[in-house]
Amino acid sequence: MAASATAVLLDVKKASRSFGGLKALSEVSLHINKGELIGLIGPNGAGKTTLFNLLTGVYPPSTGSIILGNESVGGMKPYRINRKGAARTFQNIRLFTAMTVLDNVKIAFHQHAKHSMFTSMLRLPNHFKGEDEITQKALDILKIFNLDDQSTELAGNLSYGNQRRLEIARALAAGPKLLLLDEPAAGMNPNETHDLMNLIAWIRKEFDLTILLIEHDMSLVMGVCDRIYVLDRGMLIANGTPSEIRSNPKVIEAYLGQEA
Ligand SMILES: Nc1ncnc2c1ncn2[C@@H]1O[C@H](COP(=O)(O)OP(=O)(O)OP(=O)(O)O)[C@@H](O)[C@H]1O
Repeated sequence: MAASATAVLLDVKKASRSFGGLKALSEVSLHINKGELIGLIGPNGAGKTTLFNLLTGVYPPSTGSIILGNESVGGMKPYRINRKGAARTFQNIRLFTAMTVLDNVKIAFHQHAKHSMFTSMLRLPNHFKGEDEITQKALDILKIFNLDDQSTELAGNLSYGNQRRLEIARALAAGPKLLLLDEPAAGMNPNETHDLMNLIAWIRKEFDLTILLIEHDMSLVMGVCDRIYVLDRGMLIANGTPSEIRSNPKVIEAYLGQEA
């Protein structure tokens, strides 16, 4: 097997995060290999979003390390981690609702564009060339998400399901190596959810992505993920293939505990 097939993209070592007296994450260690699609599940309050927040720089870890590629990114500012190749979507959609669908995606491209502030301010030819290129790239991404015919619509006017898709399109525009999706199917109906999962599996291949996915819908996670990590009360209680996780007594107990 080629070395790159098993190269580790994300390596989290004993990451902890406390909020006052509450230990939201306790010494969590996990790794994701390049190209994997990994699920992150756990009952409410387990620490899933907190882990995403550490991975994307919203909070620094209280202790422990986070290595992305070959670099330690724990505690870096979000925009720097984004530039290092990690992009995310949020549980609560965070689009610029008063801007067009196209501009929402173009903004993400601009953050990574090569043309300088100088050429933009002076409206030099390179600015327009860069702008045309970015518009075209943004439209190409919108097409993948079947949103190109709504490119001039305000983002806030899209249906809920389409707003979720636009969030993923925007994250992709940042050209990430690692895509972090926080409940991308929340609020979608079963058909939309099914379509979205197929799309996620497709973009993973098409864009050579590594994906970490938080999702509450078990059948959905089991259907698309290579491996799954399970958090409960801030601790990692299991890691394995979907079938291993499905029959893991600790996982069953954690979820039954939630329903009791
Ligand atoms: N900024 C914060 N300040 C204080 N407590 C926080 C903060 N962020 C998270 N927590 C707490 O940390 C714990 C883990 O929360 P987190 O949102 O990470 O869980 P989750 O697994 O994503 O839950 P859910 O599935 O309900 O979204 C919870 O007890 C939460 O109240």
